[in-house]
Amino acid sequence: MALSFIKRVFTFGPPPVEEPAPDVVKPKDSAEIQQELEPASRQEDLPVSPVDPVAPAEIETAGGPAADLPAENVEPEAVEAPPQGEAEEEAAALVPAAEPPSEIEVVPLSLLEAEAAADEAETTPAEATAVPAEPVLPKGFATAPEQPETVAVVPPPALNWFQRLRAGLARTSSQLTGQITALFTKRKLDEETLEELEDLLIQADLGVETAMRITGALSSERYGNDVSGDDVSRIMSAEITKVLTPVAKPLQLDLNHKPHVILVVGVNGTGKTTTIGKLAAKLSGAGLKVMLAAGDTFRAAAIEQLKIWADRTNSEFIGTKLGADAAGLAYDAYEQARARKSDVLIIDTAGRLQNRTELMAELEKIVRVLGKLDPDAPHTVLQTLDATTGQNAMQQVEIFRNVAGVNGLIMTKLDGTARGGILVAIAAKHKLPVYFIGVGEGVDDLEPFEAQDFAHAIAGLTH
Ligand SMILES: Nc1nc2c(ncn2[C@@H]2O[C@H](COP(=O)(O)OP(=O)(O)OP(=O)(O)O)[C@@H](O)[C@H]2O)c(=O)[nH]1
Repeated sequence: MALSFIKRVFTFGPPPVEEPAPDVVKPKDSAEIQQELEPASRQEDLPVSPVDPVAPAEIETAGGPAADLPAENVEPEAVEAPPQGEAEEEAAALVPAAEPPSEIEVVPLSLLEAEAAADEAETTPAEATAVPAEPVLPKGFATAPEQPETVAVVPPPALNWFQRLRAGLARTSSQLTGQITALFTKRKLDEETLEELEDLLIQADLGVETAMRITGALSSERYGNDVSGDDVSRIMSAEITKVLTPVAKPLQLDLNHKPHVILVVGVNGTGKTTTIGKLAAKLSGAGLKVMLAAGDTFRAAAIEQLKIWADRTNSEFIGTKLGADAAGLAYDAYEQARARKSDVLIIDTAGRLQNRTELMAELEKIVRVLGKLDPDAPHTVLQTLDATTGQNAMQQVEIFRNVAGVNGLIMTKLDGTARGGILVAIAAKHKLPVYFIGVGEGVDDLEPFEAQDFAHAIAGLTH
């Protein structure tokens, strides 16, 4: 039974907002400020425990005369409730007003303390005055709380995957839609504008076949009439969707023949190892038993990188010594995966340029060796394509397909400055399934490929 495998990853809730440490005094709200400014006679029943995090900071941190005097000595002052508003505004409202207070006035606490100190100086001999009067701070200043307030840093909301796809394809779409708009301002659709549009579409790496589809559809719908840039974007998105829909397929896993072998190939740096980690996370997250094999025996870093991904995704790992034969590693990995009843074996390979014949020969050997163990293996040969490379990806597919029998694609780095148009040309020419797209370096940044989403993003249409 073939198991269609699509697992959409759900982003988790917004990042946790940093709570201020328990002993940090949180910003005051108007009720608390109101309490602080209540006439002294009611000060006694205020929570003044030094450990009470909600105790008004001013009482805990003033350390001025008002704090040291027994409540009855502090002249009660009728004060107006501070104006409503943010904590900052409340704090700002406590700054001493320049003009004499009206009948009811918000009197700055530091002024209260100063007045209390002045009263005390009159009634108490100088030598007994233990605490120096706190200076009255000028406008624009306020007494800093003992504990610096921690301001919760709320990171910007993470972009969802489609927003990252749109951002990644923004260069392609904005260039294309900008040129199209410029081309179609106040012009009727004629042969000349159709040819110019075709050139623009080919320059966007969409390929001749798709460019002609789009101009053909536009011509049959709007020839001889005014055409807007939006008309063209709409028709372009519809035609690109028609090209991509047949290749937007789920990765089929045939779990009757365990292990299902996925060989991952591609040019250096296209995201093979990272994508293997993302796939392993989805598969093991779905309860399947996964083994990762470090077929990139050229680079110690690559072996280590895959080991880390195996650990992170609860997958089993098999590697070999640096420089060992990659085909031999693949053979051992298959034997191990079968013995350990792994559901899926994913084999990483060294990055290689399609023009390196000796490296391409190594890839052929890996495929041959696996075929000796299971005539259908490798069941899936995935090629990673870096969306930032543009036209060269077409040549990569042609060569890797001939050498390793590529039967599925994953386009990575679509969150970067992608030139995603080439995927449309590859789909039109090779009709190879595109299983996933990479939209970031994180373990969850792998999304099932959706034809219309991709077409909308390229055409600059909202989701
Ligand atoms: N922004 C972004 N970066 C990615 C994506 N996929 C992979 N990368 C990054 O691309 C770089 C290369 O990724 P690897 O997984 O090492 O590529 P590789 O094909 O295994 O490279 P070699 O081992 O040199 O062949 C790393 O920094 C990855 O984090 C993606 O979808 N988006």
